[in-house]
Formats: sequence, structure tokens, C-alpha cells
Amino acid sequence: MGEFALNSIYEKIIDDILEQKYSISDNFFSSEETTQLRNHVINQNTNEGFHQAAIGNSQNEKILKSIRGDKIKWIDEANKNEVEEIFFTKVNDFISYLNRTCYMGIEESEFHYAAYTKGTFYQRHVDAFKNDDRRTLSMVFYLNDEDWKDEFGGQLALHLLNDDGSEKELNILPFAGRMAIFDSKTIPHEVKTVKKTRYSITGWLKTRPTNGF
Ligand SMILES: O=C(O)CCC(=O)C(=O)O
Ligand SMILES: [Fe+2]
Repeated sequence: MGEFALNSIYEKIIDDILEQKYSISDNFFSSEETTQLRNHVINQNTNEGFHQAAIGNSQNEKILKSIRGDKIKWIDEANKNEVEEIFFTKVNDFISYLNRTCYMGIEESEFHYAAYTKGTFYQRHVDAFKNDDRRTLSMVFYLNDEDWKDEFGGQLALHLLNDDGSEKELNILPFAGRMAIFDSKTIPHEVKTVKKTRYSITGWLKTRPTNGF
């Protein structure tokens, strides 16, 4: 092998992305790391410092609860605390692995905490903005109970294409320690209505802009 060690967890994610544009991983963080992240998000006193999420970016921002009902808080990597340090150490390691092995050209990332309370959802959408195409990969880290049940709702539904062009829906339950990663530009997705508060960290790996912004 060359100068760096193969990471089998990252390799599986990369193979999946190249083959199907998404991957679901249940061991990106260890269970101890997941517990720390989960306690941290809950300890921020349910929604303290969280605000109603908007739609679109700053050039096109409006709040529309009929489209998305989550409350979010952006994470400031420059002022990260101990628990966020665990998060960024792993994520940045993954980003450099992606850049070394796949020449992905990821130059930036952004992440926010998200809390969906009972009755909220996020309607079908694509993550990349029309006026800013830097978002390349979307990552969602779920921080709920390990025994999240189907009847609690809150599935991430990816709208994928069959070979014949018809659509199929892949429903992903937001279990603790689960990470979903998918192509930000091509995969429409939604969060189904939750029946019970659902916590996550959501973010984007971004390349250099190609459309002039
Ligand atoms: O929480 C999820 O499963 C997905 C969230 C999402 O699609 C978004 O924030 O853009
Ligand atoms: Fe999204």
C-alpha cells in the first residue's frame, strides 16, 4: 500500500457513493462517541440557541414551516468544544481520505445541529442551491435512541431511480450512530413527519464553486 492506511469503514462508504450515490453507515463513530454527541445535543437544553430553519441560502431566505419544521443551530468549528472536537476530528479525517483517494476536491464543510419536534417534517427537496453549487455531499448523523421505531416516523426517505427510470423510495430510520451520506445535487429526499423529538447533525462537504459564485 502507499503512504496511508486503508480505512475499511471509509472504503465501504466510498464504494457505495461511487456505485449508487449514497451510503448508510452504522459505525462511522464509535458507540462511545455517539453517546457523547447525543448527550451534547440534548444537553443544549432542547432548542436553546436553536432557531427555526430557513429555506434556501442567504440570497433567498424565508421561513416556511409548511416546507420544513426543524430547529437548527450552526456549529462554529473555530470555537468548537470538546465534544465537537471529536466530531470534527473524525469528519476532517474522512474529508482528507476522500480527497486523497477520490480527488473529491472538498475545500469546506458546514454542519448544524437539528431538532425535529413532534409533528414536524422536511418536504422533498435537493440540497444544492440553484445559485451556489458548492454542496457536493450531504451527511446526516442521527443521535436518537438505538431502538427508534418505525411508528416514531422521522424516516429519511431518499427518492432513487430504478434502471427503467421509475422512482423508488428508500426509507432510513434515524438510529443512534447511523450516518447517511448522499449526493447533494442529484438525490431528492425528505424527512417524514416525526412523532417524537428527533436529533441529528446535518452538514455538507463543499467544493470550489463552478458557476461563478
Ligand atoms: O435529517 C435528515 O434526515 C435530512 C435533513 C435534510 O434533508 C436537510 O437538512 O437538508
Ligand atoms: Fe436535505
